[in-house]
Amino acid sequence: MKIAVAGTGYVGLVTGVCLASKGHQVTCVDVDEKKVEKMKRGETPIYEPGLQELMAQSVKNLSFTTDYKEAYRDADVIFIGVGTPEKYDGSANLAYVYEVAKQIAQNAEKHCVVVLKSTVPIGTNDKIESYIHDKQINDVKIYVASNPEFLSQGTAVHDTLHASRIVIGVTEEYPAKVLQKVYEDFDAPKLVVERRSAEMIKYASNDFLALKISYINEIANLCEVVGADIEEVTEGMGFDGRIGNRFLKAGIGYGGSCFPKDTKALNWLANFNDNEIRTIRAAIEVNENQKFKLIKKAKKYYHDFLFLNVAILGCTFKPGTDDLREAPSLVNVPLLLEDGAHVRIWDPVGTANFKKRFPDKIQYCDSIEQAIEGADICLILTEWESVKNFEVEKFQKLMKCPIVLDGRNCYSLSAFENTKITYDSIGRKTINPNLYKEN
Ligand SMILES: NC(=O)C1=CN([C@@H]2O[C@H](COP(=O)(O)OP(=O)(O)OC[C@H]3O[C@@H](n4cnc5c(N)ncnc54)[C@H](O)[C@@H]3O)[C@@H](O)[C@H]2O)C=CC1
Ligand SMILES: O=C(O)[C@H]1O[C@H](OP(=O)(O)OP(=O)(O)OC[C@H]2O[C@@H](n3ccc(=O)[nH]c3=O)[C@H](O)[C@@H]2O)[C@H](O)[C@@H](O)[C@@H]1O
Repeated sequence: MKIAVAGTGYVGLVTGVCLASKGHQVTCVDVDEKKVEKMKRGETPIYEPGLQELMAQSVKNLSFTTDYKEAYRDADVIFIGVGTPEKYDGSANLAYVYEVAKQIAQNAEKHCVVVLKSTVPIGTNDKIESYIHDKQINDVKIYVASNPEFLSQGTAVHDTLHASRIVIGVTEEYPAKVLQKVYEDFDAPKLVVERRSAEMIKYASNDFLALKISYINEIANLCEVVGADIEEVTEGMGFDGRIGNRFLKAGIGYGGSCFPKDTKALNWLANFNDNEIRTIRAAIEVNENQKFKLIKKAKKYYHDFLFLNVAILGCTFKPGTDDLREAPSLVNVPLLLEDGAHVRIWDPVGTANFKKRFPDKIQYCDSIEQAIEGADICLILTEWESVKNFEVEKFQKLMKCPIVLDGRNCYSLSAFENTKITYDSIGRKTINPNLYKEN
């Protein structure tokens, strides 16, 4: 099938490449000329394991362009995968989606199915359909279907090729048939539902996961107060199949491009409809506080951060991605800098993006050893494998004052038991709590 994909971010590009790998003729469209030039050279503009290789393997079925007119003119299916970022009031900004809808309406010369993959508030597909029908120039039938995306960054290619489910939201039979055909070689359960249900499935899924994380973070905070161990608690909970053992990792809160914005968007939508979604509001509030957890912990050891050497391990919102969107590092590092700390950061792939936002004042390091050498305190913000596999004795050997605040519970407590390292993590007892406290 001839497919166009609008937007070559995590969702658009991965979708385009995976569809091409299954034999479809795919044109990926983006407004960003630099990105398009890069992709034409065979390079991916984002870091996503396996993407570069699959792109190379599927090159004969793939093209990249900024020329949307040509791409939308005779496509059978047009996927929309542009961003729907958060607006100041928490609602979703649909400007990019409408822009693509307008471009399609003005250029489609043949019957086609427009597929909304971007995460959009319930009812948006209906509005986009009316908008396209109002604005279209040629006498062709343009259908609109919802097909929300569930991939996670860092495993995007795998998640697309082996999706947990493919949700197809339609109001008519034809677009459902077309999408079944598009996905016929994808090994995943396919679910055809009402369009508004499809839109709600996306928000309800993301927000449930966010709620699960905030819930477990609150339990972890309480564990610290009452002397229980969150890792043992979640292990025990996870045996119950009704709870499940995934997404129960306590830490310094969820980040990323979606959980924060999708929780706020659903909360906004509820309020807009004179409704309340109190659980999600609580999840948002808990998460915002949780991001500052390590700074609060640091105050147990130092009165202030003036002239302190602070080592930061990990700045991306999770491992396996170079994405910084809503990462805890973005709120913690400015606070440390404001308080006069000398900040050193190590991250295997995220520092280039971090540098764009914070070009000076921070020392960027090539190794964990370099970041922690001479440090007065170390904050672990992302659980990269190389952090988890780091020999903990080196904290003692290299740091001026070996206080390790672990926001992602990378190590077992026993690893620190016979050391002179203060190890303070989330929802667990602190090892050597009193060795280095300021008077
Ligand atoms: N990032 C993720 O893991 C997931 C994202 N989503 C949703 O998918 C949507 C896209 O997210 P990302 O891929 O992260 O966004 P992104 O910000 O990485 O990429 C969006 C791309 O669209 C391009 N663009 C903007 N206007 C355009 C236009 N008129 N024509 C063509 N391209 C245009 C931008 O230049 C950019 O390259 C959002 O609604 C998001 O909520 C859903 C599931 C997973
Ligand atoms: O709509 C989206 O964009 C996507 O959002 C998330 O994917 P992603 O943001 O890539 O990353 P996750 O692995 O879900 O992690 C999100 C955040 O939650 C945190 N997290 C995750 C799991 C956990 O147990 N604890 C926890 O704190 C991570 O550290 C990270 O900051 C969902 O997992 C995807 O299904 C969804 O498609």
